Amino acid sequence: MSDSTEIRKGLVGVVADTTAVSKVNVETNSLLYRGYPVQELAAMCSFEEVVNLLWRGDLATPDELARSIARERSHRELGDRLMGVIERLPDESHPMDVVRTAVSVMGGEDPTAWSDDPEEIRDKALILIAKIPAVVAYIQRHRRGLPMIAPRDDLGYAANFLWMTFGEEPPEVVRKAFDVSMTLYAEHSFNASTFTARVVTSTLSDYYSAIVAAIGALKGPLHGGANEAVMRTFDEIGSADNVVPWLDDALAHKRKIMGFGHRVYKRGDSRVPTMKAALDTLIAHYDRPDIAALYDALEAEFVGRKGIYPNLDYPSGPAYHLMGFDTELFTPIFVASRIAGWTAHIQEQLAHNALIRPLSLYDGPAERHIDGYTADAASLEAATRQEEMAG
Ligand SMILES: CC(=O)SCCNC(=O)CCNC(=O)[C@H](O)C(C)(C)COP(=O)(O)OP(=O)(O)OC[C@H]1O[C@@H](n2cnc3c(N)ncnc32)[C@H](O)[C@@H]1OP(=O)(O)O
Ligand SMILES: O=C([O-])CC(=O)C(=O)O
Repeated sequence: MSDSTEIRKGLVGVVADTTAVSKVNVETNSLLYRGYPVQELAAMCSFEEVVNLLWRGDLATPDELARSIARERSHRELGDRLMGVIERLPDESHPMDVVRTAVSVMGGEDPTAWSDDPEEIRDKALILIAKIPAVVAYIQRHRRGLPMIAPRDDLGYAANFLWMTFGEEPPEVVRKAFDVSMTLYAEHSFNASTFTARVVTSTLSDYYSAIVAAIGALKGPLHGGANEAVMRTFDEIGSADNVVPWLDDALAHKRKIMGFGHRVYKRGDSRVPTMKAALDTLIAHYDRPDIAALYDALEAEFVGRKGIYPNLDYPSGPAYHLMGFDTELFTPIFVASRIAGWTAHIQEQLAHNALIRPLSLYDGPAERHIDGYTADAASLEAATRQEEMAG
């Protein structure tokens, strides 16, 4: 490798492998899960159906779907040990740390954590999908001094998630908006957290280790953590009439405007129109034109100045806020959904595995030596002989 070797910092533009899970097409600004446009899936399918599609490669038959739904519903309770560990974490722990720890505990409890059998991996994943809503709901209720609510196996995934968090059956408009967000967040090719899961899997480590690592990658504000950061930005700005002075100051201080920009999409994120439509239904339901005004004003001003467009985190942040989730819960909700995509990629990585290990070009100090050290041939020989005798 010479000094002229091309380095793609951040792996920008590098095609690392093939995938049959999803296709992000920037030319047509579209996203396909296993060939189906994500907008179509959001309109026509539940999150449970999308999970099965991502994992199996095709839409599940009614029998397959019914079995998967029944199994998910039967695993929604958190066991005593898991609850005990979560309860012992400090109250100030970030909810992402709690979720990451919860998955780690589930891995420790699973005697067959390692498996390369797709059926077994899907089963482990389904149990995670079933339990993460209880973890998220527990965190939010604990923060508010409220007791945990038992899951309801007569409710679908989205309705039960909201039931356990808020103790009320959600109005259909809220349930649908939440379900749509889960579908939109479920999968996005080789994003940083999915690639992390694939790197861990490529060493033949176990399923839970890959998910724990992926959660760590998702937490960062340049990735999944941006949905929380969007809401903090909204809180900071306060109202639409403060957008211009706020943005003047933020840009003068070279701040990143969270919820805008994307590594792959440069002319807008394929998922934003669908999530914005869901947000609009929530704004109408909760009668919050102030949020719509702030959203539109920041988008118009920032896009106008920089030509950088909103990503999915921009509409989903205020949507989760309107539903009543604490801001710190937004990225854990993203986890609950993205487990679907991570799992599909873990299966795919195992099916065609090659250890992921790129090269680097060294640019540290030239070779140098510690003062007083003389590496003459005789002393090296003596050291080698001593080692041989000891060994
Ligand atoms: C679900 C998801 O994970 S979507 C991503 C969520 N993340 C965010 O919303 C965080 C805010 N956005 C960003 O930080 C970036 O747009 C990223 C990390 C998402 C993509 O970054 P990259 O592909 O590396 O683009 P990059 O950072 O090189 O951007 C190019 C230029 O646009 C600027 N830029 C990009 N996004 C933003 C932004 N949100 N605010 C201000 N400037 C931005 C960069 O500073 C850079 O400017 P420069 O050329 O003067 O240095
Ligand atoms: O693809 C990316 O880099 C980030 C993203 O939008 C996602 O993971 O949903």
